[in-house]
Amino acid sequence: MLHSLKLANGPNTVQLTYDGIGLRVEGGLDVEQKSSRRSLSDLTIVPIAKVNVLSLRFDNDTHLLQIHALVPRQHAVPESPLDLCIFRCSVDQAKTNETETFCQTVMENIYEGIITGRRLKVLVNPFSGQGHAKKIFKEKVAPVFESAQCKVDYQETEYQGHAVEIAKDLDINAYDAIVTVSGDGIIHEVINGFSQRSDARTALKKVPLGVIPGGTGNALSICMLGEKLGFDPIHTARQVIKGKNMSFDLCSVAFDDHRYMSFLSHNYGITSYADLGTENMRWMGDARTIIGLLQQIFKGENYKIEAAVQIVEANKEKIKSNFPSEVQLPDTGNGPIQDTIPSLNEPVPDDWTIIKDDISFFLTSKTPLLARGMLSHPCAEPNDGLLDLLLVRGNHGLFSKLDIFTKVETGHQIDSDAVS
Ligand SMILES: Nc1ncnc2c1ncn2[C@@H]1O[C@H](COP(=O)(O)OP(=O)(O)OP(=O)(O)O)[C@@H](O)[C@H]1O
Repeated sequence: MLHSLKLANGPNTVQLTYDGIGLRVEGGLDVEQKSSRRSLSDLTIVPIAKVNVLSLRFDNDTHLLQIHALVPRQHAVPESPLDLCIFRCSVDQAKTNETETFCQTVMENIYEGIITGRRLKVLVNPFSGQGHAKKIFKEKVAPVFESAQCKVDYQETEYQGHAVEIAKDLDINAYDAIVTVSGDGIIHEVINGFSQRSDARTALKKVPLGVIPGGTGNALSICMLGEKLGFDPIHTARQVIKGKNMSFDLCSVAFDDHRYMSFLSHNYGITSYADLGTENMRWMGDARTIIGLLQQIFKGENYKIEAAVQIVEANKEKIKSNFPSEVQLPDTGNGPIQDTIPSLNEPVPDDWTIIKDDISFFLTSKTPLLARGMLSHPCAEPNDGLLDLLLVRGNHGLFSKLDIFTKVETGHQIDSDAVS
């Protein structure tokens, strides 16, 4: 497909070409750049990838054509920051029909299989991370949503548990996605609010979750987009607009008479005490995780555990070689969530393994990265019906633990003898 449009913008000629892969903007358009230091002269010929074109609009009253797009600050650099640019051009009366058709054709193509103008419920936690979530949304994300003609229903969380209540009562037909501008805590609350509904499964399937990083760790965001882009508000905003839905498993965590749903990791041993022991260091950002881990490793403590585990595969070579899941989770319809494993007061099934030991790490995860630089579960898959368990028993010394710690950045701790 090749569509082109030639216009005169005052004394300047403007040429727009769309080929199904991207839009080429050429000539003397007026350009407005939001929060960018780029010089305007860079923008006389701009190739824009399809995924970065947000909208083309033609106003019949003002005869103004506008193109809203994200333009990489450095072309051909894969993870380059994106700048929001608005290109404007006046259109002669004689060219209005052609311009309208061009806009419509390009819009249909760039949003093929994707909802245009998504209705977004946006939840911002003003206290996330270092307290920048409101600013991130207002300055970086809101203009991108506006450029993509999304309808935003903005709400700030006012207290702990507020997002649970919001998700519990949300009109799931009124929104195309719920977007969190926060850390993983608000995502956790939204999932749990949905999970507590009588139509839990419908709500979880129907309303996708969009994630804008505003916290310290932003684990889900970096697992989806990588360690750099997962911290980039504009890239994640583009994901909310242009991304396709993917499913991920939830885990049911029960204790006493409580039950909640989790989507990341479950810790016991060094990693949990590292987290708890550095609560007062949140101002440090995600560096606190490293400090907490080193503190706990040097303490040299072991932790007692009794765990019953249904092991599907324990051979590390098989796990590494794209181990295919044969786990079939029962589809329990659209109503409330039901557990698929025995509850704590039922006997442990015969084919399960009991781990009764002193351990230093007992760490399960649905996602590969715990935090930036911590590829703890390199083979974890979001929707294979399995949890990956990293287990280090207590009979390994300080050097073994330090060895695991130094390899976790690349995921190579999986090959350490101490790691099961
Ligand atoms: N207005 C508020 N006042 C106090 N606490 C709040 C408010 N809104 C939300 N919270 C609580 O803040 C907790 C942490 O939020 P969030 O995950 O956004 O940030 P974070 O913990 O800094 O991020 P990360 O998980 O990346 O470390 C949430 O679990 C929520 O219960």
